[in-house]
Amino acid sequence: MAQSTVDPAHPKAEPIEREPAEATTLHVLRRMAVRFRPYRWHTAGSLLLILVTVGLSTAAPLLLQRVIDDAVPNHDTTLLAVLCGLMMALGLSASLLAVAETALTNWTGQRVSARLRVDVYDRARAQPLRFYSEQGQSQIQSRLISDIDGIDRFLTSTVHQALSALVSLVAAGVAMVILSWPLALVSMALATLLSLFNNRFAKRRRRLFRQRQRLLTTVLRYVAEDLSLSGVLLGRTLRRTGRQRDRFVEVAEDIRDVTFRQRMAGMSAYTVIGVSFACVPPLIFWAYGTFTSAASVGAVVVLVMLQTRLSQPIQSLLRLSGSVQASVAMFERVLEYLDMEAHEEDPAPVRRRTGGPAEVRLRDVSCHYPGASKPALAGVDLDFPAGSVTVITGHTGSGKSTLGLVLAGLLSPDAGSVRIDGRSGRLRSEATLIPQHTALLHGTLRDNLLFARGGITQAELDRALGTVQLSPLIAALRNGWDTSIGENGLQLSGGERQRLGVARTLLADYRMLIVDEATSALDHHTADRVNTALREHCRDKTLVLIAHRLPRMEPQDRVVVLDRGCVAERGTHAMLSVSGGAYASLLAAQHQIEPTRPGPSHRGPNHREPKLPLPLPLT
Ligand SMILES: Nc1ncnc2c1ncn2[C@@H]1O[C@H](COP(=O)(O)OP(=O)(O)OP(=O)(O)O)[C@@H](O)[C@H]1O
Repeated sequence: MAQSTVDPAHPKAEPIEREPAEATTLHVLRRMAVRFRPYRWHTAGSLLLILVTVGLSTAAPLLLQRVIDDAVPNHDTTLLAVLCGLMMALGLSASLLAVAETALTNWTGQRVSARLRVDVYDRARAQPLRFYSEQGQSQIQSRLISDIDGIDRFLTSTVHQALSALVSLVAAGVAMVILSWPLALVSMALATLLSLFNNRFAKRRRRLFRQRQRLLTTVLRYVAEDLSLSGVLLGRTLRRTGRQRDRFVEVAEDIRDVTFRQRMAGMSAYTVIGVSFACVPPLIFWAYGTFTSAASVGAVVVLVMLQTRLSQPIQSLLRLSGSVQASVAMFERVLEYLDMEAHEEDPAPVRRRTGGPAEVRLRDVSCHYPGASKPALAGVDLDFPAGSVTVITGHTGSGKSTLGLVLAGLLSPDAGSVRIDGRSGRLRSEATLIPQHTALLHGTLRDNLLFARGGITQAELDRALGTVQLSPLIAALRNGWDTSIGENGLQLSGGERQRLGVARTLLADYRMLIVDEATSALDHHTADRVNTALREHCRDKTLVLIAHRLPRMEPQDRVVVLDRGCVAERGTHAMLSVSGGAYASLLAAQHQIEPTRPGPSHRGPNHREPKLPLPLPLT
């Protein structure tokens, strides 16, 4: 395997995945068999068709024997015609039944694997947020795509081959026991010995297969990182495309080596098995020639033929055990996901909200990310009265986004209580969050906005886009609303992406809106206009603005300053801006960086600005 120095920026393949304790093959197969329970009659039908098809192909040589022994020597043309007709009918029936069996097996197998894919998707979707940051997309993708594809092949092809081989084995075994039980015994003993030997290699192949799947996951990760627009920019701007290529070559070589070892582990076993069975016919000739002077040539030929008929399914079963081990490795990876507890269930879809703004209370809330040395939030007590506007600010890493996630019901605190309208547990269906990084769908502008909820009208779309100042964009596009925006909106500017994300959330149903730095990519002027429109839009909602760069403030706006996960200051803007504390310092610092931004108040023509000793309009 290729050796390389470790680059901290590019750790070796998938360090996150732990090697799980290996379950027994039988246990894993039994768990997968349970998934066939709803299709037990279809599975029984497939089995029956296999039995009949194999039975028909076993009958063909018997007819041939009658042709050779009776019809041809006795010049019995009628018998010859009947036998040949029967042979053709058998061949035709066997082919038709094989088609029916393939259709039924695939019908069942596809349903089982589709259900499995959906179950894995659902289970992956129901995990707490840290699962996605720990696992990474490639881990999830490889399970949903390559592992389930492998399982699908197993269910539709390997199982079919194994069952056919098993039925042929039983048929040939019965015939051989009738004709020569000692030879049947010798063949079975040899098969048992070889399967024990094969088992040793099977375990090794399974381990190597798991290793290969992990490396393929790494390929997925590298492709996503290096061959995405951001990855290409990263490589080119830092002139590290060579390093990106090196690590890809490294993992490609690792896959080459592991695959080679996996295949050779199989080959060694197959060679021993093949040689062992090849030795049996000469041994039979030798034994009969040496010890049984009365043996006829015909008897020896029949026994050798039977032995071959018996050895073929045994060999294919032993060979198939390699595919079974690979499939078991994939089953195990999929079962790891299915065995995860479902933490997050989607709240029931809600109709348009009429409940008015939400009131939220946090008491002694603490959050500690796994592996972090300090809590992200520690003993936070906060009130968000119904209809209030609260700005959460603080230095970078002070816990603002974490608090936003808690308020949106996306992160469960380790301690403390979060209550909405005096009750707990309904935040996910009442509050919504516009996150720092907008996620957009690979579709059109319209697709992205319609995702917010069902039944959105064109007038609502126009209004939402107007609110975020994006109407001119639509007007300038040849395909207007039906313009494709590329993967994650990469055909839009950063500011356009953010505003599209905001517009989409505005179309959703909620009673509390948390906006986490959603205008950070906009120029001051546009950010002001979007923030003003946001406030206007949220008049009948509770609004929380998480902001590093403070937006235009109202005197009565509530302010929370976080510092290292704790509430350092709280109060109204009017109060804190003159108190000489942390908030006042933040204001002063921002004031130095940004010159005063004049602008109209969003409160409309009848609104009178209170006379306060404030640095208003605030920037
Ligand atoms: N998924 C995570 N796993 C571990 N630690 C995390 C995770 N997310 C955040 N943290 C840590 O928690 C602390 C608070 O992070 P948070 O993102 O809430 O801060 P923030 O105030 O929003 O920062 P910023 O202004 O830079 O966005 C930080 O020390 C951060 O490193």
